[in-house]
Amino acid sequence: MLNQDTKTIVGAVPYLELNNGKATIHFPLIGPKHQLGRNCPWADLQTPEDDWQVLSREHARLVQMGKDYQILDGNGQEPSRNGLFMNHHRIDGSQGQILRHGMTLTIGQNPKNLIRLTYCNPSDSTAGVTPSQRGLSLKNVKEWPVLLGRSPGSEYNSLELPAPTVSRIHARVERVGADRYQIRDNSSANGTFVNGQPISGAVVLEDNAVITIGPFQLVYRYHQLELRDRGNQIRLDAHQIVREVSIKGDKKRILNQVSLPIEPGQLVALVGGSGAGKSTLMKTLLGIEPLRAGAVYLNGMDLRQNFHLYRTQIGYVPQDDIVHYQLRVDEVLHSACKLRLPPDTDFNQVITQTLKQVQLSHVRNTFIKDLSGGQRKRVSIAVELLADPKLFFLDEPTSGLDPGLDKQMMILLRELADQGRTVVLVTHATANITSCDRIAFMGRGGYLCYYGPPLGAMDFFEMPSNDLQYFSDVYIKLDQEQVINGQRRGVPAIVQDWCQRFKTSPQHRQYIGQTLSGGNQDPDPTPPSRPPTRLSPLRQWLYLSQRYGILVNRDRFSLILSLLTAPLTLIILKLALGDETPFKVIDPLEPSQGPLALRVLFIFTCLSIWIGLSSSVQAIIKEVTIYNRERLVNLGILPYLASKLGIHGGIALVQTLLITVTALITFDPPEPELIPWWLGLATTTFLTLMANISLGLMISSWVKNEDQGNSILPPIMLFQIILSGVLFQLNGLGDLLSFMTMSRWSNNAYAAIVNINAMVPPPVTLPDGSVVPAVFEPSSLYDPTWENLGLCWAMLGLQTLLYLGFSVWGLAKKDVV
Ligand SMILES: Nc1ncnc2c1ncn2[C@@H]1O[C@H](COP(=O)(O)OP(=O)(O)OP(=O)(O)O)[C@@H](O)[C@H]1O
Repeated sequence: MLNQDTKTIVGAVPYLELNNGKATIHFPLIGPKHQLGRNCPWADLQTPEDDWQVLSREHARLVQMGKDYQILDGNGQEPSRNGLFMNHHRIDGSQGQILRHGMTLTIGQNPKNLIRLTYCNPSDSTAGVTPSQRGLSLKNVKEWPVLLGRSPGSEYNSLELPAPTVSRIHARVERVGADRYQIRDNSSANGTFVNGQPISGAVVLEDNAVITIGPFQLVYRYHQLELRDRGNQIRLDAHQIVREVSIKGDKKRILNQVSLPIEPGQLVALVGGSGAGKSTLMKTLLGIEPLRAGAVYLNGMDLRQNFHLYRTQIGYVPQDDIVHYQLRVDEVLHSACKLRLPPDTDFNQVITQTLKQVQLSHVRNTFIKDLSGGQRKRVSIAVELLADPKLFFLDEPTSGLDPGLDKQMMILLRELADQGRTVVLVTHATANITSCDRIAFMGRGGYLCYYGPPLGAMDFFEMPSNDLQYFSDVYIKLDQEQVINGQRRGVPAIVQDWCQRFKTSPQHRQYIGQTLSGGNQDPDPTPPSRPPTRLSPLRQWLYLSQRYGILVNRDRFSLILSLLTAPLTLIILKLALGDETPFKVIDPLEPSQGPLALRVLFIFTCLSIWIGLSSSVQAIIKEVTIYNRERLVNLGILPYLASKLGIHGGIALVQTLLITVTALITFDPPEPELIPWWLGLATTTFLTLMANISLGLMISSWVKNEDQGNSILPPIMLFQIILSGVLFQLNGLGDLLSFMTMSRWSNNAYAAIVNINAMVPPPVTLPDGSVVPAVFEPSSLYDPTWENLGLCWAMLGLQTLLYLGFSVWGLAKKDVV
């Protein structure tokens, strides 16, 4: 082992500084070649065994290049176990990295357990990049608490963490006792995490605690807060991922042991025939599709166990647009800002900057419905860019675009990658595929048949030339049966052959074997974590209600129709009845009056049921793509549902008013003893409307598409009519089932208020002593008592709660993580 004395090194020869958080070792570089390793006789730059286990026995080679050195991972045959990283790029064993004065690499990726390797060349002290590692020595702080945030203000007791998802003052570090510190979240929008767990109160900092705030990672130890990761670079490593689905009880593999590394700043296209598994692969990489086996790591951390840490850093544009067509571009972005960014952000500035980035400044005030397909896609991209995600997934962003727009989209994605983002897209349009750094060619059955640079695929698949006009022939080659030596080879066999060939190819070794990096071997793994801290539910409800209010208001035709349906129906009913007065008790009593009044009240019931159901049944399902996307970010189910209920409840109030006023104008009012007619009518109507709105929301949260929602309305209406008890006397099971309808309770409430029983004349006895059968008999269901009316109203209220409960369940079932 060489001399590790710093004094003899500095000012003389280049040297490596290795720091494991506890100790620092210096290795002078004096020969043309060196081998770095742990406790290994072949390594001349040798660390001791204890505390340096992250380092492999033969971890890296150094080769002199002029006055500097090149560093190469592994021993020339095998890559090292924990790798060498520069900004999360893994340095491979063949090309390596030229070291310049001041460069810092990391050995391993686990913030708690990595080694920093810094190269210094005293003869070149002006050149190179000095790593801007920032930190804070808590021992030296004079003013408490220490503020951590996007713009914490003070210079002396703060640490600035500039990112859109970080609140202005995000967290505070407080001193407890002489040498102990605790951290407290400052009601931040996206939460503070300690060792992967969101914190609510104050948490005492133990040595090696990893604090995550937005994209930043800090490690606390020895009274220091050290900024370990600025989160501006994300690498992704997929290890042997397998996805299985159940089809009619049989398991089917739709992803087959796929491994691939995606480095920070790379633009990667997932290509292949229809049904090959591209979208499935993207969703597994993104963490929203379950895995049968394997793992996906982001910067070495298991994505599924730490999804909430990366939630705000992942952008995802699904195949369907994630924008409301009835909103203006500006409104879409404002509402996304409110839901995703801390409230103390200057939204206008962020929106202006983002629109410039996607070249849509000129359509800022245009309605989404008036944009072209390509512009709409770019608005979806802009929505995701607001939070400045470092990992960006796009599912077929160019589908349906003309070749010009396709090219523009690829240029935009290239720019996003060049700004340091890791961009992954699924695409069928391969004309501009050369913009990508890597393509993953998937074969039917979810097999990875090639991963590497786009042009390399032409070579690998033995195409006649590198001309990309032959690229589509690769699809044909992998998707057609062949006869080889007289034997027929089906597509699955052909795909598996190519997958196998790739696994043993030099391309696999270069683009996967040398670059793939493992997960963190955390000596103290934390258990899977709870959901993240969120924007306050009240604020979410407010923002969502504002947005939904605008949307409902913009759909003027439906709104007016829904408001006018009831008054118009009542007017038509009045015209149909002519001079008849269904609610006024006639003297002497007529046998037909009770049934007539009941039928008219039944129209009131049916009206409320229909209006309530039809206005709400599409409310959730028609924006389910947007809901799913926002839910992945931070949307709460209760604020979301409450915003729907609030707006529809408001409309129901207006409808109740219109129905009451129209009924009072068009029909002679009854004179009930229990409660004034207008009040009883309004209360029963409102409760019926709310119960049906809740039923509509429940349906909307469970159906798969809008058509299913519409198809379910007629049978529900029919059941309510049949089981209302108005058309038929209900017995046995029918009577029991009617307890679950709203028509029964609504109609009984109206009938009790009007006092239908009082409209039934006494039985007529004929001279021969026989009694004429009554057309209609008084019923205890219509008793004009508070007990009866209270029961009817309570049942309507109970059903409202029940359906809302089922709506919450339906929405929760949509959750993928
Ligand atoms: N949840 C699921 N249940 C059953 N089969 C599924 C499921 N998800 C995907 N599949 C099947 O897995 C295969 C791969 O689907 P995937 O959508 O990933 O393909 P793709 O390559 O993206 O196709 P396309 O280019 O047509 O969109 C298809 O055969 C699909 O039917």
